Amino acid sequence: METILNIKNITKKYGSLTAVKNLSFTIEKGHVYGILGPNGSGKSTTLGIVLNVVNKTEGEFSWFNGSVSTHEALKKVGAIIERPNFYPYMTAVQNLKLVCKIKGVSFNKIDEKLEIVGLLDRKDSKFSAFSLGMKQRLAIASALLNDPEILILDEPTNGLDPKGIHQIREIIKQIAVNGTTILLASHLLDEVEKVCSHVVVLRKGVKLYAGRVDAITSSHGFFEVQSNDDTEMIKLLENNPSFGDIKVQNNLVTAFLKEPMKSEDFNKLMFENNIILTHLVQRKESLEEQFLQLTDHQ
Ligand SMILES: Nc1ncnc2c1ncn2[C@@H]1O[C@H](COP(=O)(O)OP(=O)(O)OP(=O)(O)O)[C@@H](O)[C@H]1O
Repeated sequence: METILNIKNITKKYGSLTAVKNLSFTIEKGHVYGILGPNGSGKSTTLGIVLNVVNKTEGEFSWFNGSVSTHEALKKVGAIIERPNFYPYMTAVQNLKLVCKIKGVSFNKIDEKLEIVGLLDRKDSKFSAFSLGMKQRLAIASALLNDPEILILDEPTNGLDPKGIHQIREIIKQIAVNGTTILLASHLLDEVEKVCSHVVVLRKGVKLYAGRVDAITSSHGFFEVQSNDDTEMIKLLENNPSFGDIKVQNNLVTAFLKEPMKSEDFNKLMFENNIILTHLVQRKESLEEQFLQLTDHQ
């Protein structure tokens, strides 16, 4: 597996505020990564640090296994971390020609990239005539001009209408299918679930989870139970390797599963141990519930 970016124990302090705390994660080639967290959780700061526009306070990061300097590495990175900003009185193609000159890229890349973002037929329209979604798509075309190894996007669908959001997400997925690694920051769980294969969940600058998105969605769920002898039941559950956390709230016991189990097998297990259930509900948490639990209760 080829490593694109390695972040190790990064901390960023703004005065007394710690925006990012001891953050580590690795980005491997070919995946779509989401940094997910509520507003102010340190997503933009993290992106700013690896793009050399924000100075880290502590820690290390290296691009492409440290084989090149950060300055050289960033030539292989396409990034949109601000609202798209082009010359309003110039057309899409004129704006991209300017970017080509700055990046030292041939003009013949322009049509190819406009095609990817669905703006080829609008290449001669002025930027000022574009909707916000089209402006964002032009920004993506611009970031792709130098065929980057990785595309970095900060809240790529912010402020867009549902159609615009859908278009951007489809474009991101298509870019990923064609082999470009993606790192995007989002406060929208739904966005990360739809677009990303991997996620780093942040809260107040602290990493709560890093891993595959489907590893969270494939959680085995939990049982909500009551019985004629809850004390004995809890003891039994705590000593059974199929269960993780056991929580008791309002006389309701919640037993989280570490592996799949059917409710009838659960019932049988209890009965064989002389526990009679008075209430049994099996539930599977949605990713949203798990995300809220992660971000609210830690
Ligand atoms: N230049 C700055 N000076 C002081 N504090 C800052 C600065 N930039 C960010 N912060 C603070 O650092 C914390 C993390 O901000 P950051 O913008 O990285 O979060 P975020 O997850 O990207 O949120 P948002 O989506 O709202 O931008 C916040 O508390 C923010 O107020």
